[in-house]
Amino acid sequence: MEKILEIKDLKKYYKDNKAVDGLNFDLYEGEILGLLGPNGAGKSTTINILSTILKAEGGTIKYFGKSLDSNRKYVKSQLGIVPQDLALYEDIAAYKNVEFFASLYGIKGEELKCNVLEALRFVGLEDKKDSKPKTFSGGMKRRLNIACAIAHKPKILILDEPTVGIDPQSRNHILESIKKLRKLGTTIIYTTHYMEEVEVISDRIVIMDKGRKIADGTILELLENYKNTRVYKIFIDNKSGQYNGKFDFLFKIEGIQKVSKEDNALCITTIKDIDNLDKIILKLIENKIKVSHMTSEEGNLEMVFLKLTGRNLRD
Ligand SMILES: Nc1ncnc2c1ncn2[C@@H]1O[C@H](COP(=O)(O)OP(=O)(O)OP(=O)(O)O)[C@@H](O)[C@H]1O
Repeated sequence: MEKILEIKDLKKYYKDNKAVDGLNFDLYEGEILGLLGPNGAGKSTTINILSTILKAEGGTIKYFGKSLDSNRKYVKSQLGIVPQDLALYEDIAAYKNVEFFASLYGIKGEELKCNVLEALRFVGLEDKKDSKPKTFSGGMKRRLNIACAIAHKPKILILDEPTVGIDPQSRNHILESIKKLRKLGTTIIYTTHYMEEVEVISDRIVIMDKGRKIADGTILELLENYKNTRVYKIFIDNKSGQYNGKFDFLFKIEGIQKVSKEDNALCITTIKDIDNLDKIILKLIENKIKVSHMTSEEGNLEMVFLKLTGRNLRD
């Protein structure tokens, strides 16, 4: 696959706040790259620099092998941007909104009409083309925002948290549309802080934290060290029995690799294929620890993030 975007040592500081701090990653033609990171990781700042809205303080960005700075106009024409904050005219019809954004790229006449209708159809809003966004639900507005970004048929589409605060149906619609766009040849950068979303749609994932890349790979690559892992989160009643905060007795059970305490829960990391839950529960009961409920998770990106940063993705 051809590299169509190369980011090296990108920096953007707001006084002492290193919003983007030496970021490196590449984008390959035809892929969906999930850019995952907690709130404040620097995702939007990165996206705003990539979409030429913000200027970086350091580093290089190359689109299609050429520096962004010397090819701004061409690059802009090849980009579709779905910003985090909705950019719509609430009082003009959906059709007119899309037409306005597409016309900024110099598209006219019959081509403009076809592209606008195609974009509206794509996001499932063709029958709402004459309605004003002010009458739309949050999810419909997000979908219209996407139509505005794709009507000029960009090579690269960059979406900044497009599913925040919307209903599950619109969320699924958006995720499905993105997969369809990729099939049609668009390369996509999708930023989110929802682990489940990147797991569902990304070919490759870059995880960011504190302005830097902390992991990069396919899901299988990122989960390589966790594929045999299961984590039981067992919620306990702190007041129960002779509980003294020590769990050494659990390590006598086959398969257990790690035990840590999180508020009122025990996080027990164990080898997935070893059936030891009954023994764990029995040992807890023997030690007079009262279990209220539990969850069980197989290796996931949350664990990768926790391992790399020492905290949860959504703290
Ligand atoms: N215009 C600004 N002025 C000052 N600080 C800013 C500005 N924009 C962003 N920041 C700070 O830069 C850091 C990165 O913010 P950014 O919005 O890029 O993160 P993010 O990963 O997109 O988070 P979110 O998911 O909350 O949007 C944060 O600490 C944020 O407060």
